[in-house]
Amino acid sequence: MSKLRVAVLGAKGRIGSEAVKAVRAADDMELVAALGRGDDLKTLVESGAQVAVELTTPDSVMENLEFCVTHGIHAVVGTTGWTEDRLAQLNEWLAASPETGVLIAPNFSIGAVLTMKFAEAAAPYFESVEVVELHHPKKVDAPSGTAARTAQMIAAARAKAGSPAMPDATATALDGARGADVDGIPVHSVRLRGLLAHQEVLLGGEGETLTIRHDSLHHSSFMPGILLGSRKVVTTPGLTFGLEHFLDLNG
Ligand SMILES: NC(=O)C1=CN([C@@H]2O[C@H](COP(=O)(O)OP(=O)(O)OC[C@H]3O[C@@H](n4cnc5c(N)ncnc54)[C@H](OP(=O)(O)O)[C@@H]3O)[C@@H](O)[C@H]2O)C=CC1
Ligand SMILES: O=C(O)C1=N[C@H](C(=O)O)C[C@H](O)C1
Repeated sequence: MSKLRVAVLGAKGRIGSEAVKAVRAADDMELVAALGRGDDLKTLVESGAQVAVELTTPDSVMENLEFCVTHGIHAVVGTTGWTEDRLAQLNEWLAASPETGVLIAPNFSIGAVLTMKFAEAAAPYFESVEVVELHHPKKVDAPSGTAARTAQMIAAARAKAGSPAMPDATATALDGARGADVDGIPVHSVRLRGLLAHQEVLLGGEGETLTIRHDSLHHSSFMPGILLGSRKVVTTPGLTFGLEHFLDLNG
């Protein structure tokens, strides 16, 4: 059986360098290109890449994806910074290249995906929900893509259940004291030397709290998700948002 031809964009970065190692170590994959900033995207075509694993920066990801999609190269994207406008643009490119698949995964680790699903399931049963994400201080964006997605899923679950507004008597506050508002859910970002990628979802009801916590302690935590995404995206045209769609979570 021929091996899946995979390229990594952002190959010298914290997660990209780990992805290079993981693809090299996968028996069913061949690493055909490992590109850094300034490298020529034509290398993707020349190397015959079937899948590009995009792990760069929010300022680079759109240009890279435009190239991949218009050249029929499937993409597995971990880079953050997704807005409605960006997703609409990506969908336009995909509409013109209907056989191409793109997976955007706010988080590739199974524990983080489960945290999001557990939080979504629990949210309607509690009056209050807040998200705290904690990361290494070199992270360029806040809140994390994972926290933003978690808050969106919580908000949607609460809206579907008809949950009332969360109790909060704050009348005065310093700017930022209540965190960022993501679809009505407070999201707090901590940047601390020594950390990698962590998240807590705090839920509170009358006389009880529930805390769902996930810790990525090494970038290896993201690799099974990247490899799974690469295998599945080649037979999944269009945009898939969230690794959970490639997992059998009921099974
Ligand atoms: N979904 C997930 O599970 C995870 C997602 N991430 C996300 O992945 C992204 C990268 O994170 P991290 O590795 O920590 O960041 P780094 O800054 O360590 O790595 C990014 C790398 O991409 C390079 N780069 C920038 N632009 C381009 C380009 N046009 N082509 C090729 N390479 C480019 C950078 O080069 P230079 O240094 O020269 O700018 C750098 O080497 C972030 O958005 C982060 O949030 C991270 C971990 C897990
Ligand atoms: O920059 C990181 O490190 C991470 N970024 C992603 C995010 O913003 O959610 C995933 C994970 O939290 C690590």
